[in-house]
Amino acid sequence: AGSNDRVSLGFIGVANRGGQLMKAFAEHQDCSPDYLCDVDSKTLEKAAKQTGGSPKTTADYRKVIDDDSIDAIVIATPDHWHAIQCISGCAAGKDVYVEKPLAVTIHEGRAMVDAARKYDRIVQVGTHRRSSGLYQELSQRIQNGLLGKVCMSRAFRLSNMAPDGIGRRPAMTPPEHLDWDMWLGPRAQRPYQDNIAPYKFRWWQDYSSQMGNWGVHYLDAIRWCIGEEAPSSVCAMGGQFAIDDDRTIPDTMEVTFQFPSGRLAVFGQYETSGNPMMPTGEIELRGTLGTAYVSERTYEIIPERRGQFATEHPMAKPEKGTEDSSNHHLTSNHARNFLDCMRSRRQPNADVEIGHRSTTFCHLANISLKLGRRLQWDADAERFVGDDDANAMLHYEYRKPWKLPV
Ligand SMILES: NC(=O)C1=CN([C@@H]2O[C@H](COP(=O)(O)OP(=O)(O)OC[C@H]3O[C@@H](n4cnc5c(N)ncnc54)[C@H](OP(=O)(O)O)[C@@H]3O)[C@@H](O)[C@H]2O)C=CC1
Ligand SMILES: O=C1CO[C@H](CO)[C@@H](O)[C@@H]1O
Repeated sequence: AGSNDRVSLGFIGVANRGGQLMKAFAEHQDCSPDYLCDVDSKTLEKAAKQTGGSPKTTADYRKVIDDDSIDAIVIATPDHWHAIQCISGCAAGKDVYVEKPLAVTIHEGRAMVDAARKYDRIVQVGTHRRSSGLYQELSQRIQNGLLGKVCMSRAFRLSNMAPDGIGRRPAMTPPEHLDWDMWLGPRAQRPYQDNIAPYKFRWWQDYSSQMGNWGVHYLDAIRWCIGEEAPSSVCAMGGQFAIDDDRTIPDTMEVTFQFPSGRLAVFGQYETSGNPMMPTGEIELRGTLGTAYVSERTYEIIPERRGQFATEHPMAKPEKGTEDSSNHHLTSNHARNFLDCMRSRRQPNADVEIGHRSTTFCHLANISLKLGRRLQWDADAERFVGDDDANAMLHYEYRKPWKLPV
């Protein structure tokens, strides 16, 4: 640990989310941002100023990993970097806070879980709702039967990006302050475009997807509330129907997951229309006794109505609740939980296995969409049942010399 028993942190990727994480960790006195890394030197300079101190800086994350004075790393790079950086950190004896979605393939996610266990490391994934008191209580109550059997859950990413979305841009010379080759890392060499980085990698399948980016927040919350680890089948539909841009993901997509216990969950990514899908909240959980609408800060329970031939029996009671929990507040709680677990060596609220299982939903959806068919999933073996094409998509070949550390 650093001086005065403070946890010495290395931040890797310090732009949008990395900056937010630096603020969240800065609220806790028992840690300090001692090393910052970003492939963009302007971003790095700005982040170093944000600390008000004089942290070490580098464009090469391996320097942070090799620095013995750093206790833990906080990863907020684009998704295709998470696995290599997280596993290298674990192998070097560092604890890791890694942003969601955990990885870009199911194989990477499992390798991250294995590394955390092999090297006995704390790995917290950035699904910050896991550190919300409101969600913790509600998920418990729903699992205990508050809503009856929840057979249907839904959540949506809604944003009308018509007509131009992220635009169409030509191949460009990367800005001087950016190391583009290091940005691409394990992904294929390709020309830079300013609608890929910064931030817009979300609309490119190679680096992320909106299914991964937003889907993981909501599917994690849904599966937590209904007490499910994995679906047994998945079917996605969608395409680029209205937005004329360079994206390699759909602008309209809907996926249905079926669970072995007899339930469905739906996630919709509608980037061609933004009107709300629900009276309130971000996720809807529809049970036989009541429906819950839940967001980061609120929940509302609406009692069920008696349908055809139903006997008279007590329904859930109407209820509303709020918690002062913005993204920033929950992220600060999540950082606190990580720091506490570093000391206690207990599993954090969003342990890497939880993050891996939740991220898997997103990969299953993307693979089903790509193949254009419903797929059966064996969650124990982490393989598709009887589908070689789908199993071939559990990972991809890294660009040399990058490989997953062991
Ligand atoms: N939990 C949450 O609520 C949120 C989570 N996120 C997650 O955080 C991650 C980052 O997203 P976001 O901050 O929005 O994206 P940004 O593009 O704003 O930031 C990513 C930064 O990482 C840099 N970078 C890329 N490759 C490397 C590398 N190999 N080593 C060091 N730095 C690198 C990028 O450089 P350059 O500037 O050149 O692109 C950029 O500065 C994503 O996984 C995203 O899903 C994001 C927002 C909120
Ligand atoms: O793009 C994004 C918008 O905000 C979300 C969180 O609130 C992020 O997770 C996501 O990366």
